[in-house]
Amino acid sequence: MSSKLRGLYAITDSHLLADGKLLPYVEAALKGGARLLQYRDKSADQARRLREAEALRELCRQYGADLIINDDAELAARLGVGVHLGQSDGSLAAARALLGPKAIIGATCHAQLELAATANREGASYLAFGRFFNSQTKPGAPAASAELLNQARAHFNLPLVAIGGIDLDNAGQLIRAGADLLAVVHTLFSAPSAAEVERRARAFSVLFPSS
Ligand SMILES: Cc1ncc(COP(=O)(O)OP(=O)(O)O)c(N)n1
Ligand SMILES: Cc1ncsc1CCOP(=O)(O)O
Ligand SMILES: [Mg+2]
Repeated sequence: MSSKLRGLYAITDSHLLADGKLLPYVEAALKGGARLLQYRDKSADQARRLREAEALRELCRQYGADLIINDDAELAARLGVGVHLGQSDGSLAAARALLGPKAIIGATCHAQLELAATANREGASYLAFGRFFNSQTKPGAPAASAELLNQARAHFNLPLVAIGGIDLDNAGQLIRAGADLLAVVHTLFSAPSAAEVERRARAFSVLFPSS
């Protein structure tokens, strides 16, 4: 299993990272040890999305992390990076065919092992479960329990991602339950400065002894 698929998985937020914060705050998260970075931008401005994703790809290259595009396999193919697909974001098997065997393709499995079994069969690189706690970013996401990670660990030989309301107080219990990656938006990017983003990213990263 690639060691990049263990540790902190930072996810951008277009509201928290408005006003010129996107690149300095993401760089701080990468300096603090984030191994994966997801560009999550729901806007329809394709030119800006391309420009920002290209800049993030360069930052990820500098810090040895992998860039994942949320929702958009075609943008991922254009940039030669990975993609994260939810249940309404198109076919995982088609994305695998488009991006090739080495690309990182993540799948949202909410709280259902059945969704994980399908994603596993269709060629996912990791399985994402959650939300585990109350999430300000996506309050309506289906709730999952830490026990689900134990069950997923027993069924699937793929890295497991936990997402949803993760902070520095509740992170440890998810790692102990089997999470390989912790996907975090608000706790990281609501920080008041880039220096604080870096401090928080480092505090998450050291929770993973071998990363
Ligand atoms: C790592 C990770 N896990 C889950 C999600 C949620 O994906 P999805 O259900 O498609 O919801 P949106 O993020 O697209 O609103 C994710 N993005 N990343
Ligand atoms: C995209 C997504 N899917 C389930 S919860 C979530 C948001 C995670 O953000 P936060 O870390 O701020 O709760
Ligand atoms: Mg989606």
